Amino acid sequence: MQPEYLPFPALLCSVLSISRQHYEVTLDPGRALLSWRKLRPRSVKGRTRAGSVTVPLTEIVSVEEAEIDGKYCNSMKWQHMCKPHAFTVRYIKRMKKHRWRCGEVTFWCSEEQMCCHWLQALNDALNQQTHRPKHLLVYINPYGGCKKGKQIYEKKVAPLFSAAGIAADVVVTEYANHARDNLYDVNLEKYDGIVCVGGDGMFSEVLHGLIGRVQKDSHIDHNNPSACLSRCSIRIGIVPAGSTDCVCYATVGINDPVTSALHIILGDCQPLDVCSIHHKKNFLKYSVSLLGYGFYGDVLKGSENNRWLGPARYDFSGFKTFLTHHWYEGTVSFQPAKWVIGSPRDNKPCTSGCHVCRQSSKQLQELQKEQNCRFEHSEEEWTTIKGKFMAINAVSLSCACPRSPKGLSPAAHLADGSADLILVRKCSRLNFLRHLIRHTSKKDQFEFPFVEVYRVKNFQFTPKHFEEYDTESTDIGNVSKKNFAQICTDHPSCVCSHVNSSWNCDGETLDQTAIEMSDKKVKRRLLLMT
Ligand SMILES: CCCCCCCCCCCCC/C=C/[C@@H](O)[C@H](CO)NC(=O)CCCCCCCCCCCCCCC
Ligand SMILES: Nc1ncnc2c1ncn2[C@@H]1O[C@H](COP(=O)(O)OP(=O)(O)OP(=O)(O)O)[C@@H](O)[C@H]1O
Ligand SMILES: [Ca+2]
Repeated sequence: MQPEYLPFPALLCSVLSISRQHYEVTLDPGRALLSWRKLRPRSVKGRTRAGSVTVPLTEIVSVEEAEIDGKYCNSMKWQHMCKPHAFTVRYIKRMKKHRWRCGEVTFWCSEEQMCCHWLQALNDALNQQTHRPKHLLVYINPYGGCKKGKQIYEKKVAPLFSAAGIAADVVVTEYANHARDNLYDVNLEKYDGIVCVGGDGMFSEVLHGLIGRVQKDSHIDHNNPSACLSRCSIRIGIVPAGSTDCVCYATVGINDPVTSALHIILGDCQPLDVCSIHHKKNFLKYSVSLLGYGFYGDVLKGSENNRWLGPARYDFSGFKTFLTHHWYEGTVSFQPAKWVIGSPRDNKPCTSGCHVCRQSSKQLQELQKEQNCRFEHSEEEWTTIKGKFMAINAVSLSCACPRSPKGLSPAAHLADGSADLILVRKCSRLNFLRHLIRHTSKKDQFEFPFVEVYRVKNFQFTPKHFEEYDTESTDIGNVSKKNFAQICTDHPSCVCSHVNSSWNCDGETLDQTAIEMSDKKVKRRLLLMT
């Protein structure tokens, strides 16, 4: 007999039961969908088809044979059956505000052969999701945020990873920069991705470890500001357990551990801009979220010794910093990012699969190909602005976070190769407060005469007190000026602008104030931005 032609893979449709109700369950590989809908008993005609669920195959977390506990079988009417057959499907349930939950449903089959057929078909569909991680390296920071990193991982994330068949090697960090140092020695080929359970600082540590390791492996000196960093292929996932968690919040749309864990399981991926910061040819740090001088620098500095307050340390320090109301003099110069399509005030936030990012990074690559990486320091127009500033913030992404759901620059793009430079000039306390409060509302925080914002590819900053003398030369005059500056900050009664603030780089304080930032490269990460 001729084998019957079946469009491979065949569409599968059976009547299975979920908690004693009959459902028509359909697996449609062509449209990559699994759906099930309740079968009304004949008597009830024309009722709306309530209770029908459709799940894309890409959002199925796991499929496995349901273990049947003895008592359940005895209670069921399966007694006359030899052994009941059921399989459990876990899938993504989308809740409000980008929150995801893991839904679970168990289908009961009338005979074993059908159960095996379904398991086979669904597992085949899962095995086609090749971009899903199978082996992860997990760094847990027990110290950040509310110091709940370990519980968050063990209670909320590990069960999901094991359900999805992901093997995880877990490292609980014992000291600061443990994760970064560990990444220089670990064998990266073993892993499909690295997960950091912590806040932005933890992500920054893993980022530095990874980029540093990859540059070392490809013999690139990251001290050279115009060096083209080689691309990292491995992805980083974040399980939010910090105080601000702005990288996670700005990419996923919420800082919820289960949502992030589910994104990691599905292997979602989102490229990300990384900026490098140098001081006179010496590499200082990479930044992915906020590089802030003035207000945010002082907020961070004031918060470091109140870590025992947890996330509230920032509000406490923010309040004090706001009252002291310092402003800082200096010179900012930058090169606008010509290739980008959007602008910081176009009210087009970056969304998943953002075409602005794709288009801009394509144009950036063309530009780089033309001038093979020399373009970063071509002498074309630099804009220079001297002045007195409350805050100088360079953000590579929106910096959306629970404190400010839109972020510092709501339309900043995650992977467009540019950063948004926000200059807040000296203003009154009331005006500065109004500007701050706009961060928590839907209103435009740039709508002030003392606020300017530019989309740049790099920028430099030199504080005023550095301009008059070169820190290198040591003749006596400078020493006295430096001491004068020191005296100046010691006497709060003095009226001049306070000497210098410090740079807040992704939540870590930089020890240099004269810096040069350039938007370096696009990196890959595990998380999809929804
Ligand atoms: C009155 C309400 C004013 C609300 C103002 C809300 C502005 C919030 C802006 C959030 C910006 C977050 C940028 C994220 C940077 C991260 O890479 C970094 C590492 O995690 N986090 C911080 O540096 C931590 C930075 C945290 C900054 C918190 C600032 C809190 C300001 C509070 C000012 C209160 C003034 C009240 C006066 C009556
Ligand atoms: N075991 C540890 N002991 C002490 N410090 C650690 C340890 N592990 C990591 N750290 C350091 O703690 C710092 C803060 O961690 P993290 O950023 O995760 O929390 P957070 O600062 O509260 O969150 P956020 O950065 O989102 O505000 C990081 O810079 C990291 O280098
Ligand atoms: Ca950017």
